[in-house]
Amino acid sequence: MSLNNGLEAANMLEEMMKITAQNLVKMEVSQHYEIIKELGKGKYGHVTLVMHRQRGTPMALKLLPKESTKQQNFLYEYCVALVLSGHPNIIGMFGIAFESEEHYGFLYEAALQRDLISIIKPREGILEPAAKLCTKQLVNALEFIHHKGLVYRDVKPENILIFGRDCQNIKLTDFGLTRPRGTVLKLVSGIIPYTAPELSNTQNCEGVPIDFTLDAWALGVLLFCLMTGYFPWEKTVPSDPFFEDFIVWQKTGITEGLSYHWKKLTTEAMDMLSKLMSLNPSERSPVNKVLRYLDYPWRVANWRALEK
Ligand SMILES: Nc1ncnc2c1ncn2[C@@H]1O[C@H](COP(=O)(O)OP(=O)(O)OP(=O)(O)O)[C@@H](O)[C@H]1O
Repeated sequence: MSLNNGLEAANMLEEMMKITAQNLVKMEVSQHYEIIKELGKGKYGHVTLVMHRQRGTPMALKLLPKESTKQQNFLYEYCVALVLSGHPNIIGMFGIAFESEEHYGFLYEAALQRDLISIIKPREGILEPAAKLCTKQLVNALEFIHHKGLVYRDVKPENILIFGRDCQNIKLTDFGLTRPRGTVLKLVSGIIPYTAPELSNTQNCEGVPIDFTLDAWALGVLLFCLMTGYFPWEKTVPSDPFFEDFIVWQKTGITEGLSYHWKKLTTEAMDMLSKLMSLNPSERSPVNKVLRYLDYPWRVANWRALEK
């Protein structure tokens, strides 16, 4: 995939944002929607279940306070979501963006069964068939995003919404961090377990042009969480002892230092994760390589006995 792809995506988004800004409707939520209940809250936004007063349609409403949100950032998130919607594993949009006195807002599909984080059992994760179903759909969504020349940059269970039973239909949401491939990132705010190591150390450098490999890394971390119920580390910096042990494994193949959670995984699952989370981004597997591992078991037979 060429960098031009990222450039095309950036140009198209810029045009969409200009047109959306010109057509941004002014309204107060209560005029057209009845508020039913809160669905979730993130760092930037507040998501509520609402019902269209005339038609009775249930919808999710994301509100971003004007006080802390630049109009450009709101338009960007809305337009990216609109470009990507329509894929079966990406949240559907209603095509309505507006501003009220205090907020910017848009309306999209509501997931009444919440997000993936709500079903991950601490110290256990989720059942293996459900984890594999999630993986397949997530890979579909990420490949679609990558084909559009975009890097998602926010793979985590809080952004994976559940429709249907046993993860039969999941959808990605929250495109606030999505950027065209090749965008140079100078500052990463807050290193979390999902942050690829090349981004954890950008303070003194010129910046890193982002690539699809960031999503491959985060997918690896997510799969570890789904299979064990633990994060593999807190931060992807060498001062984190769990990450340090992982570096040793990646560089030498020696597994002794790894925490016991890794022992719950089969050789095939370990191989899959080591390729998704190659320390060198240019050696990282693309996300679709994970599909090759779906027919192998991911957890060893006695994995529950390994939990102390
Ligand atoms: N369509 C939806 N249906 C049901 N719940 C939703 C929906 N959209 C979001 N949520 C819930 O609201 C939470 C916050 O939403 P979202 O991630 O969009 O906000 P944010 O402020 O951008 O989050 P972050 O802090 O990750 O940037 C999600 O983690 C999810 O639990």
